[in-house]
Amino acid sequence: MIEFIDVHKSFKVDGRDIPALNGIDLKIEAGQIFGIIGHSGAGKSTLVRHINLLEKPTRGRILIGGEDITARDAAGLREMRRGIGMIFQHFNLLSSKTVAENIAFPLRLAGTPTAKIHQRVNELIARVGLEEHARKYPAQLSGGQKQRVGIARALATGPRILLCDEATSALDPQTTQSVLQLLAEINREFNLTIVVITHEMDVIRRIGDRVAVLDAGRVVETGPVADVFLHPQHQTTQRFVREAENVDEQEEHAAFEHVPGRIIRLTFRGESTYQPVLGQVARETGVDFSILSGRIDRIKDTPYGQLTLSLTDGQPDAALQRFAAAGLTVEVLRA
Ligand SMILES: Nc1ncnc2c1ncn2[C@@H]1O[C@H](COP(=O)(O)OP(=O)(O)OP(=O)(O)O)[C@@H](O)[C@H]1O
Repeated sequence: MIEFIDVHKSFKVDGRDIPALNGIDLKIEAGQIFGIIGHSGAGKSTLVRHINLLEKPTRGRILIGGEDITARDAAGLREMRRGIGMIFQHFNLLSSKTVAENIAFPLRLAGTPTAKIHQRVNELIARVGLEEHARKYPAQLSGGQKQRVGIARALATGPRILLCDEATSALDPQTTQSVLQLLAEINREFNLTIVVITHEMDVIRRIGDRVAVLDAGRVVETGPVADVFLHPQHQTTQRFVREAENVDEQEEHAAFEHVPGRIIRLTFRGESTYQPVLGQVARETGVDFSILSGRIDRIKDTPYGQLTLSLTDGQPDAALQRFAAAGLTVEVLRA
């Protein structure tokens, strides 16, 4: 659906070239929720603004549906942009227009007949759950309601792609959850391709299918969210995951110093999360274990668990083999 091929972008500031993207290769399949995560200044907004060509690459190609969009003329670009909706951190609603008028705005720009606009706006208002607020102005709405207006407006022209630039960063955790849920629903209902830009791994963990980690204008890691989240390879990714899990690794390791035995981390995924593996392996191999830390949660629809254990007595090598044979991922933190 969307493909970046060796995309470079630099901005000229006071006659000097400031690089923002340094050779981005990326493939986003149709119908996916694709997360792009990076720290401030990593190039996330610049990257997403290339998808609707609000920024033009200095070098490289951007394909949508196999077509190189950088070759389009102004009229071609306007037409293409109608197929791409966008929502923003600060909602960008027109403050002098009501909810219904904000949602109608892109349809009026597109020259849609008035009767059709009414019908479509009513459908969208119902879909995002704002029936009681249609005649209110943005200042009379909560942040979550404003973002629902933003989503309805972005969907008005029936786009195939929705770009979300830090769309939940200004919302509290509960409102974030309900907005993410709405995005996941419309992704499924309309087979909409959604690109989510964020600096929070938790947003991607909840709704993402694939993720790319951006660092200094480069993709440093990419893959299915579960793989990247549970086994982050790059330092930047590891930091994002630790932030999401609220783990201070140094503190954790200092606490382990006083614990005897081998220290391992087990990762359970999918159905194995609910199997009584620990008890079975302890009985079979005679090891004792104590749980040092752990969590059980979900990555989108997949349950997972991660436990840090110390193993003492019995046959620890056999225990590790049994864990692996049961489909768990075993990492030895201290041999
Ligand atoms: N219009 C511009 N003119 C000059 N430099 C720019 C422009 N837009 C972005 N940059 C620079 O490009 C780099 C990437 O910026 P970008 O806004 O894409 O990062 P980001 O990851 O979205 O950060 P944030 O999360 O803070 O928005 C930064 O060094 C930024 O200063």
